[in-house]
Amino acid sequence: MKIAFLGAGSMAEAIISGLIKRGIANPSDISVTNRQDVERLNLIARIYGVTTETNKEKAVSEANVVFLAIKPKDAKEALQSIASYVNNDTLIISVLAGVSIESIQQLLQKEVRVIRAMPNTSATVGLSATAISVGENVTEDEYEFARTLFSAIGSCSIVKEDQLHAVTGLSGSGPAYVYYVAEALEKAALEQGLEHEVARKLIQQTLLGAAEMLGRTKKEPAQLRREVTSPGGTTEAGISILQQSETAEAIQACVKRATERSRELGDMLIRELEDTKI
Ligand SMILES: NC(=O)C1=CN([C@@H]2O[C@H](COP(=O)(O)OP(=O)(O)OC[C@H]3O[C@@H](n4cnc5c(N)ncnc54)[C@H](OP(=O)(O)O)[C@@H]3O)[C@@H](O)[C@H]2O)C=CC1
Ligand SMILES: O=C(O)[C@@H]1CCC=N1
Repeated sequence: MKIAFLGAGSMAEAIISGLIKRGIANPSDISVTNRQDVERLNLIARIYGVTTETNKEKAVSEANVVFLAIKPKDAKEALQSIASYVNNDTLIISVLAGVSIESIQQLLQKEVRVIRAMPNTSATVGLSATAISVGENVTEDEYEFARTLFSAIGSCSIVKEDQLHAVTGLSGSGPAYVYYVAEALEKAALEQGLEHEVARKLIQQTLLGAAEMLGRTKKEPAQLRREVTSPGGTTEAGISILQQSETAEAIQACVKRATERSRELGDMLIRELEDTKI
């Protein structure tokens, strides 16, 4: 199975790294291509032993599976440039935020089979939270292939295509929200007199432990929170500050805005396609 990556950025690297570490694909079967950054291709080749290709038409025409890992704003130019090199039996897997299966088919000018996926960068360590949505004409084997592939780099849920916007706002962008919290915790720890290294270790383990508790105990987050919060104790005092600052509402607004942005990115491309009548 030959896999070509169109785009060699953070998401492509996270997936490639996960696939190779988990033995899902041989480096020699993976071909990576981008727009112009040859240094980036050389780096990816050096780290992962994959083939890199400045001739993207060649990479695409030789592949059984083409991963679209370009930014939504570059989708029109990138997909048009490969349209005549995509074979009819090639499976397209797109990780583009917001961009619909229909837009991809329109740009590739064929009823190509498309699976949309929204992974996250934790694919690097085999812990992506991915949701996929499967285009109408995708075969059972292709669906199983995608599920196996994404399950190898983390968890894989199946959703309706329209729900991918919410998935993007939640778990696609989600690692950034967690890092934002980690950054704030780190600043707070230093302010309270802890050394950087000690603080980092405590924060990482706290996040890891809480995530494991959610997964293994199956208790509701509110229940787990109550178990930490002694009446009149430190947690209650701390959480009261979060409540005063309406932190829960801010998090809901954050996910809502990111979800809306995913819709906007898809709509922007649709408008561009309508304007140029593709
Ligand atoms: N980053 C994340 O956490 C996640 C990202 N995604 C999605 O993944 C996609 C990629 O994001 P990310 O990896 O962060 O982006 P990056 O900016 O890191 O990488 C984009 C890549 O696309 C390449 N590219 C741009 N135009 C073309 C073109 N015309 N032909 C071929 N290659 C091209 C760039 O090449 P060059 O450098 O040479 O210009 C670069 O390698 C996006 O659609 C995003 O929505 C999904 C889930 C999570
Ligand atoms: O910020 C973005 O648009 C992409 C999609 C999800 C995560 N990163």
